[in-house]
Amino acid sequence: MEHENIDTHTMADRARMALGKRNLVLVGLMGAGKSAIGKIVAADLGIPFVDSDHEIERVSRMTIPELFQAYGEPEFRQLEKRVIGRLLESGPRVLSTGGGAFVNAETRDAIKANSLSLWLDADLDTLWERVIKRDNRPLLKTENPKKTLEDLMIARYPLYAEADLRVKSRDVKKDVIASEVIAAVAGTLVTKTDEH
Ligand SMILES: Nc1ncnc2c1ncn2[C@@H]1O[C@H](COP(=O)(O)OP(=O)(O)OP(=O)(O)O)[C@@H](O)[C@H]1O
Ligand SMILES: O=C(O)C1=C[C@@H](O)[C@@H](O)[C@H](O)C1
Ligand SMILES: [Mg+2]
Repeated sequence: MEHENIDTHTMADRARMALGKRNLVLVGLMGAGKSAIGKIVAADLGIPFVDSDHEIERVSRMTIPELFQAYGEPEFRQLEKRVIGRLLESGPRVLSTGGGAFVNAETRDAIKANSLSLWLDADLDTLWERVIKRDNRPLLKTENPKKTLEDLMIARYPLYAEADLRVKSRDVKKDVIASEVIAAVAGTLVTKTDEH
């Protein structure tokens, strides 16, 4: 791949070793880049990529806005919990979650039990610039969506902070963020010398 060099190969090897059979689970707010970055990270690591929002849409044969409209958020969270529970059964993979998944206590516990979780954190203006480009996020269909996004940020950040790792998602090339994610995962590798 064009963006790979010797360094990222070495880092990717270490990251794969650090993961073992575990999944790398990306969490964070809408627009943080979980789907976009997760896909690049999986390709760089040579492991499968899966996105829980896409998987929910595939199994239900409905879009996320349709699911929210027809069944409401609580039902959506139950479906999300079941889908993520199933996706966590095998690994290693990169799993990009929907923005609210890690906020649900049961889903969060399932992720914590057997995965490496990483919070893609971004500031409000970055998130806002990204989410206004598409009309596919039902929770932002309010009178003041930027304020809603800010409220979600305040409410959710303490929970996202429970993730094992954190990488700042900002306005630089996606490959740069993907490399930082891989470096963060590689950094968790415990070597024999470290154990002494
Ligand atoms: N580093 C970046 N630079 C520029 N654009 C980016 C970057 N990261 C993500 N984006 C873009 O921001 C938009 C939102 O990203 P993405 O869909 O991956 O977010 P998400 O975290 O998966 O959100 P959701 O929780 O709604 O699924 C996409 O158009 C994506 O291409
Ligand atoms: O932040 C959220 O709660 C959501 C984020 C999206 O990924 C979707 O899962 C859905 O729009 C809900
Ligand atoms: Mg996504």
